[in-house]
Amino acid sequence: MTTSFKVDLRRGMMVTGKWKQGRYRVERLLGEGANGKVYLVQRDRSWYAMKLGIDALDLQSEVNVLQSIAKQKQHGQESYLFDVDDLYGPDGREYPFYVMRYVLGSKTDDFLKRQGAEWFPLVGLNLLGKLAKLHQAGWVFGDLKVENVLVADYGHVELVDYGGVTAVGKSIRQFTEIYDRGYWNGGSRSADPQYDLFSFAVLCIQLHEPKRLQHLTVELLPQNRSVGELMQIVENSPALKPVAGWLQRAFAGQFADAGDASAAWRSLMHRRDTHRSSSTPFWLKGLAAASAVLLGISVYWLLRNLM
Ligand SMILES: Nc1ncnc2c1ncn2[C@@H]1O[C@H](COP(=O)(O)OP(=O)(O)OP(=O)(O)O)[C@@H](O)[C@H]1O
Repeated sequence: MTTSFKVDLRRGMMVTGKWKQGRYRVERLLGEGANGKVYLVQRDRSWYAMKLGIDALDLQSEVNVLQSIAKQKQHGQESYLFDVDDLYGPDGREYPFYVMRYVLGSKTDDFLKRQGAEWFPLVGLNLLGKLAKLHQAGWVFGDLKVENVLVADYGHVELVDYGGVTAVGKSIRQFTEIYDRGYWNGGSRSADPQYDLFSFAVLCIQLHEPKRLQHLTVELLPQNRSVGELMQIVENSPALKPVAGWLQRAFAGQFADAGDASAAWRSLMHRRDTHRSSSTPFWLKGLAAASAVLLGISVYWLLRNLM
């Protein structure tokens, strides 16, 4: 893989796809990572996110995954993937790119800090829903982490960075250590739905107890890393205790897939004894937030159809 990626698209620059002639105006850099740079661009007065790749093969495999997911989408649903092409950078070199829906959202931790921890149950449920769709299509997300989950208004969740997505049964293509099942001696790095659910469980800890998790990674020798150590953080965290049983099952690989895990999560949100516990008020607030969102959406559709 090419390691230098110096292409720099400036604000206001117009870029044109080599094959399909799509014309985009560059607004700003949204983010960059190991596989490329993502820019906010405009075409025909609509906003999109354009991912410029370093490696054509890597980018193509992300595109393949997005196309396979798009095939599953119900009729009339807006597609996530908008365009795939190559462009000439300011340096005269050719770069592969794809254009996707622009997600106006924030990283999960930033969203929860701003909107409040009571949104966590709903955001978790929506994230499990996204994973469930991938699992149904035979894919495992692989590199699930706080940075790859963007949360928009009403707790709407979008996964970004499909570079780690792996077909079930293969070896996970890309992962981040603390979210990795192998790192915690909790199982293999082979792609199965339980791999994502393990990372989801670590993500829950990362959202509520980032310092303790970070501390574990520093203090434990590799052979001593274990699910038991992770569960100790959970048991000692008032915010995570209500989901301790669910997290234990996710760590043990006891859910068939994210659909199964999502059903268990949902029933936890509705459990009366969870609401009664004084140490867990955010679960009750989460349920209220979910109801408010549903009510808002229903009123919106009603008004839209009346007008
Ligand atoms: N569709 C999108 N809408 C808005 N922002 C996005 C979108 N896709 C990506 N981003 C932003 O760009 C950043 C980098 O994108 P991405 O994670 O795909 O790059 P990467 O090179 O594959 O990163 P990594 O090193 O984590 O693999 C994301 O963290 C996110 O902030």
